[in-house]
Amino acid sequence: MTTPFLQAEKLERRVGDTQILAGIDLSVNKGEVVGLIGPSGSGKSSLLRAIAGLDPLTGGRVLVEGRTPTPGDGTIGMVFQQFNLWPHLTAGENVALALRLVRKMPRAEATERARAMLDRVGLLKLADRRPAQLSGGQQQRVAIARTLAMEPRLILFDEPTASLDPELTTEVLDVIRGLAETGMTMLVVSHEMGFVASVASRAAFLDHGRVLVDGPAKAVFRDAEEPRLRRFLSTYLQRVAWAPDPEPVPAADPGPLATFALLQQPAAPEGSTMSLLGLPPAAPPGGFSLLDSMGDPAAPKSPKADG
Ligand SMILES: Nc1ncnc2c1ncn2[C@@H]1O[C@H](COP(=O)(O)OP(=O)(O)OP(=O)(O)O)[C@@H](O)[C@H]1O
Repeated sequence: MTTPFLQAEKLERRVGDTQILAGIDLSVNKGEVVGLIGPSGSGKSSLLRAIAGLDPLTGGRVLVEGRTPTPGDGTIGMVFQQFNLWPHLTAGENVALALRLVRKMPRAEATERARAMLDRVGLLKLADRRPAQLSGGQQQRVAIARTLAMEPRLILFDEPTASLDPELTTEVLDVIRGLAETGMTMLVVSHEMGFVASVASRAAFLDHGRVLVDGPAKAVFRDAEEPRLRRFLSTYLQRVAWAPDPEPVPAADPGPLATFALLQQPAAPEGSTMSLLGLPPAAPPGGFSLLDSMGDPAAPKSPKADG
């Protein structure tokens, strides 16, 4: 039997009396895209953060190709809900500075590679714009380009479109869809069930820090036999019931097949405005670890432009 690309074994995380992860096992093969779904507070973000090494575990271990990844070694990239772009730098400079800081890449090489990465997410023409001159979807694509520039072998997406208006969600999901087609191994926490159903090869449903259902994505949505999953999907369908739909949307349990059909509907808009990857906003004196700093909302946001 071949070793899975990613093995999360019996992951436990407890903070005080709160059991955040209650013994999660997850194996992911190379090239798989696994959608993580579940109610708010079920542990989806915590699972990603644990895999990335951002949060300490109180039990279990994470192996990538049989080895414990070292935070900051570039094996794992993460894209967060907030984009955390450096506001005074252009899109190109955001990607290039990351390469210079993390990879110690010479300026010319970093600039060239940044342009190639922006091209990959369809933003080469906007390379000279600053974040404020970009839409939220474009900013998130810059953030994805910045993650891709590090050449991660596994990318974790934590609700990458949750901060975007629905019309901007598609362009970000299309980039992720494109990455899936290139064979990138990815874990995607998303409330976009239609996206998960269509792009993820597998879906795992979390509840109270446990994986209750794990299987081929379409089967998970189509069958939805597990009662909590069924309840979760039913609630989701009620939330999207506002969406333009020639068919009436059942408010209660719609049955498995109807559930799957309705999951093709777009999700309702969510609250805030930003989403992102997590590079460190600044290089602290004495160097830094990429993963240690990723997504730290308390981190300073105004590094000096690279000079
Ligand atoms: N550092 C922490 N200390 C205490 N409790 C925490 C901590 N981090 C997370 N939790 C709790 O752990 C649970 C899981 O949180 P997590 O953010 O992983 O859920 P989630 O499934 O990603 O939710 P959402 O969909 O709302 O983002 C929640 O009850 C949360 O309040």
